[in-house]
Amino acid sequence: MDMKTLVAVGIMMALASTLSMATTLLTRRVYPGFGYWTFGVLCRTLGSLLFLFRDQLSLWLTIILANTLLLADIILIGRGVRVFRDQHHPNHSSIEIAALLSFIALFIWLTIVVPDTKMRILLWCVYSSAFMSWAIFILLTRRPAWFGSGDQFLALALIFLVLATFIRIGYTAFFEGLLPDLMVASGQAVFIVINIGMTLLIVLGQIIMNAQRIEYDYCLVQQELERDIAERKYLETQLREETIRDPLTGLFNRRYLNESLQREFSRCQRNGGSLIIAMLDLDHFKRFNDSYGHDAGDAVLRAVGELLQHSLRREDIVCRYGGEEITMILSETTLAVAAARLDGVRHALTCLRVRHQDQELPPISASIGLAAVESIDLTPNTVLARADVALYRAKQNGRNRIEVNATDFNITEPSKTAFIRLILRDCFLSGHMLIDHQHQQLFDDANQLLDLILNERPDAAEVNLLLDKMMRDLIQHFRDEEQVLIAIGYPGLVEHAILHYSLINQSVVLVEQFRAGSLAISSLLEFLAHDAIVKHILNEDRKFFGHLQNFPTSEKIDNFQCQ
Ligand SMILES: Nc1nc2c(ncn2[C@@H]2O[C@H](COP(=O)(O)OP(=O)(O)OP(=O)(O)O)[C@@H](O)[C@H]2O)c(=O)[nH]1
Repeated sequence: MDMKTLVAVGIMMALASTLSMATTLLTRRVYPGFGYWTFGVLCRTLGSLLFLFRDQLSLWLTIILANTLLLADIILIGRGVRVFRDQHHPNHSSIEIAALLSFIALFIWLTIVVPDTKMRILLWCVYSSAFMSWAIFILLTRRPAWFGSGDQFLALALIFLVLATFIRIGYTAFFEGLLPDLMVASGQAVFIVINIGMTLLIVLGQIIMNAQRIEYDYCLVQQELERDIAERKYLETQLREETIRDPLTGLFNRRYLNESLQREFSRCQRNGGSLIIAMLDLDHFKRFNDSYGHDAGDAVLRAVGELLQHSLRREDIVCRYGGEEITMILSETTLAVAAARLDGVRHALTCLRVRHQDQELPPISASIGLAAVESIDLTPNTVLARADVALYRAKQNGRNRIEVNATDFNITEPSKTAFIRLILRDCFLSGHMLIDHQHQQLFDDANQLLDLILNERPDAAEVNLLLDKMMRDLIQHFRDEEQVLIAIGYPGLVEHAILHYSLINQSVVLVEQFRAGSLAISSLLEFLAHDAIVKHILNEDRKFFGHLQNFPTSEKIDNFQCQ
């Protein structure tokens, strides 16, 4: 390919590059500096075009102006990089103008006064490589946050071009003279091809740089938006919390109570579930306030709020109804179980020691009234009123106690039996006479203890007697059950016996704690009835029920009926 054809190909490529840059400039979002790059590639196209008319037009146009335009392209690439990176200073423009003017002057000298092609090539190489090196330096050393493959791509293209220019300097200065004229032209043609190819890569790098910066800014905006949304959500939650929380105790406020009560009441009526309302009022709180001051009273209210939040289940709703009165909504439980649990809370309140201004305040107590939503309740307020009646009765009967609304209490009697029947449904029966009989015995014990707790004034001696009986029955049952398991060769016997041992140990410790006054009876009952009996049968005993099926019935009865 001769020189003219090469230049023509170069012009086509430069033209395509100019068009893609100009389209990007006009139709896309571009950053400062992109305009210089577009103008630069236009200079390159015009310069190359002038080369093409070397034989038709004057030397001023085809050599001096053409080379000035090509150098202007290199200078504009550098300026674009600096502006794009916000690294351009006014004195840089002076350097550029001085360089361009000196280049023009020297080129005129080497074209018109002392024509010297070799010197012109060398001059162009020196000026262009200097400006390209400057651009590479900026590209690789001042890395902004959006630095990416586009920057590296442009830097690599320029590095390649600088290296090619250095080789061209060596070639033009030292080897060209040794070669015949035809080969000299071919050698220079190789450098022109490299220049043409690099133009495309440079333009590609510039477009990628711009696109990556857009993407980076888009991510920033998106992050900003996400932060805004998260902040707004947080503020909304805060605002919501403020509107539903009591600032002193951190408990829910009366407004939330009204909302929740209505919601839970409707849910309960729709699904037929259970719903218990409890009203708690601190005893003689006025006297407390009068003796120790309002601030001390506040400290007590805060401590009570904290204790309640930690003592009840997550799904229970605890609200400050007003003053020192607290209302609780307990769902999915029976009146009997709720009463036992709240009795534990009442006991815990009597053990609560509050410090205020380095002084321990005297013990506090609370009265609690309880009512369950029943079919007679047409609105949430009726059940609330019945809980209030129960609370009033607790106050009347001497305070520091729990009262269950009388109507509800009668209604809940069958539910206590249901609790027992539920555990002993057919699918939970082992089929072994002795084991089933003893399980029934343990449930009866637990039930009797529950009845005693719910009694208005449980007799301590009676509770202790029942506890002794319950412990005896539990130990005897575990012993007998282990004998049965030995007889049937149950493979999990050892693990099962270890569980028995651990349950007995824990029960003994808890009974002792209860007798020493450091554990509420409700907590003890919860362990004995739930952990040691119900949970143990459902989770552990049922594992050997299948083995009992293969054991002859006569043997089952004969072996153990006399024990
Ligand atoms: N410190 C403090 N006291 C409060 C607050 N709200 C109400 N109280 C006080 O709580 C006391 C309630 O007193 P009463 O309703 O007469 O009842 P009591 O003294 O607790 O007596 P009984 O309820 O009959 O056992 C009043 O002295 C109120 O001033 C509060 O936010 N902080």
